[in-house]
Amino acid sequence: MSDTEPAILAEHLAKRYRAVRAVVDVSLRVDVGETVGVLGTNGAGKTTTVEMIAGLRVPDEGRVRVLGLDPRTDRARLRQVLGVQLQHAHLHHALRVSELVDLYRSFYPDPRSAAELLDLVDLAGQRRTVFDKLSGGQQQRLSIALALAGRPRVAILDELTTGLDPKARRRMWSTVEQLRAEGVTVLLVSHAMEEVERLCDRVVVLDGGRVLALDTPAGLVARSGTATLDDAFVALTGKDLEETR
Ligand SMILES: Nc1ncnc2c1ncn2[C@@H]1O[C@H](COP(=O)(O)OP(=O)(O)OP(=O)(O)O)[C@@H](O)[C@H]1O
Repeated sequence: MSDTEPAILAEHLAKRYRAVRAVVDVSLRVDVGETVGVLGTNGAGKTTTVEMIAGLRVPDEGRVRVLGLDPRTDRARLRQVLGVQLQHAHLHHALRVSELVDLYRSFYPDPRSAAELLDLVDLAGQRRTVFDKLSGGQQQRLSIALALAGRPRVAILDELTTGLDPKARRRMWSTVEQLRAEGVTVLLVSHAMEEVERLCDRVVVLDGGRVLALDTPAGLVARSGTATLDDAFVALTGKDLEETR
């Protein structure tokens, strides 16, 4: 690992699920400290791409490095520097919130305190609640806290705020802003243009498993000749925003 290395380097990734070509050719370089949004309609290949970057899926083709580490061969070291929040959390449903937080904290040498983690996602009042009894939004918030337990240098957040109420959404935005202030690199899969515009230095737009554009939010708007990022997205993909949800 060296500091001159990009935080994330993905080169010509491809992944197929039987007949479905989920990711056809995705290359992406994210510098240390950047927050990069991943946008695309449903089925564009966003989750598959970030799962390959996180080492959770093996690409059929291409290469991934996270802080210079190969997710396939440097798994143990990668786990220490990468935090991943996925769309569907697979957590131990019978454990209490405090037990899950302690379990995740135990994986790392210098974890955030349990109080800090619960405070980050506003779940201090639910510490004694069993995971199964949390609302969907609370479960999602917990999975975000767990992704951040080990003070990752790179955080992958897949649909951070989908399904959250406006207050929780704003809270998560300030969490990402805090990560950014700490120099953490963030890859953020999102369907919310307002979120992307507010949080992201650059945005990669995926469609049909390929990169359609990679630019700053303002750059995407300028190149599309549109007034807003919403309109730029529609102009780039030819698809309605409703198709992203
Ligand atoms: N485990 C799987 N088995 C088979 N096909 C899959 C699997 N996971 C994803 N796919 C298919 O691969 C394509 C890309 O899916 P992916 O989840 O990566 O897209 P996405 O952009 O994250 O979509 P969404 O916005 O709906 O979450 C879709 O056609 C999807 O149906």
